[in-house]
Amino acid sequence: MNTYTIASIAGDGIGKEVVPAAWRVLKTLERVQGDFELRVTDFPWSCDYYLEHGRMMPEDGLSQLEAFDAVFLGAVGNPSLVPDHISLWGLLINIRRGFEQQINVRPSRQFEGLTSPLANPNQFNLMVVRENSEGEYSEVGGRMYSGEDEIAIQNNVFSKKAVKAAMDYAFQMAEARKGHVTSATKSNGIVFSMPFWDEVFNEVKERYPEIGTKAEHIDALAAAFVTKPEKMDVVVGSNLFGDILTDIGAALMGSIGIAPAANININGKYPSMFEPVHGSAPDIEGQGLANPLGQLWTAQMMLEHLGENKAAQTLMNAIEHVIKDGIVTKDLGGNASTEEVVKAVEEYLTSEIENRY
Ligand SMILES: NC(=O)c1ccc[n+]([C@@H]2O[C@H](COP(=O)([O-])OP(=O)(O)OC[C@H]3O[C@@H](n4cnc5c(N)ncnc54)[C@H](O)[C@@H]3O)[C@@H](O)[C@H]2O)c1
Ligand SMILES: O=C(O)C[C@@H](O)C(=O)O
Ligand SMILES: [K+]
Ligand SMILES: [Mn+2]
Repeated sequence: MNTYTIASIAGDGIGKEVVPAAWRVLKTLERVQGDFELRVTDFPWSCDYYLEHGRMMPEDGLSQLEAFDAVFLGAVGNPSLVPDHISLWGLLINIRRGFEQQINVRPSRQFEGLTSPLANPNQFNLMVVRENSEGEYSEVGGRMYSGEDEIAIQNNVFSKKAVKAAMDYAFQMAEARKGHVTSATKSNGIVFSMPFWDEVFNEVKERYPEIGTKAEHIDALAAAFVTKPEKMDVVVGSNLFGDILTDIGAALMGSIGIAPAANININGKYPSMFEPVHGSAPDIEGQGLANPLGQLWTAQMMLEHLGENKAAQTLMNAIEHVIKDGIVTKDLGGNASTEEVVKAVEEYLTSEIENRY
């Protein structure tokens, strides 16, 4: 029996609905498969925790998480209680940075049974590799003066090491896929960091002569995601460009409620973190409307990362199956509740075991 320890942080809003939903499915999958175990420890870190303790997580929070095999997180943010930049930086970004999760991997693909907003989705299947540790998300800058004279300065930070790491990750991923990497740039308008980004891309691509490449300005690339996503294989982008492209990728699939993400620690020093692309969705919180498939697909990426490939494949089959059967939430045009989707996934998993014996 392979056992893994998982730190589970449901967080805020629908995180508190989709994380327990995913755990029910994971526990069913564990039972059905019978050869692996996930030992869960829950952490209540969230905006509610902030109101009580004045911090999103305890001071020693990272050291509490460090020994786990992975972190499984829902969503962070309750803007009615805590400003978004405080909640995001106090928990999600704190873990991404503290655990050197330099890469954020976010797939997007067409599903049979889901209506994409595109007239011709052409079986698109792409991966965005988002630089996850620096870029436009910097703590360098400040504000001065007040009133009409007030100014705000935010510096971007691009290090050769982090840019290279993201690009290498993208090229290695492309080697196992369709063999193409698109670089999201903006070196016409952003005169220091983006020409630097292009130079590093040109340097890295020399080491992967069999991989096709294209550098495309982010504005044109955003349009290309909508007009010809099927041309994309692996796309590498800075923290902000990757953030924006992956909401587009999510929308192309049919809803942000389905999109998964993996924050990968590539140096093996700390655990990686798995959390869907979507946020806490305060507008639908507590109504049973939250789509659990993003959190479930995220769980599938976690299983793959842990090396439980069979369980990961079974879970992906289950997700595809319920989508094909039309058992989906409102955001995907269906009328199933969170609970009904979870039940359908669990039924598929238990029927799997009946088929086996
Ligand atoms: N990684 C994260 O934890 C993360 C990501 C994005 C936003 N946030 C935070 O979440 C809060 C809300 O942000 P937002 O509204 O910009 O983004 P959001 O992703 O929470 O919601 C955007 C829209 O998508 C819908 N949606 C999102 N997930 C869904 C799901 N699983 N099922 C059905 N519909 C879903 C919402 O109802 C909303 O209409 C803010 O506090 C923000 O900072 C956190
Ligand atoms: O900006 C962020 O990274 C938070 C959220 O929007 C995400 O995509 O994870
Ligand atoms: K999330
Ligand atoms: Mn985002």
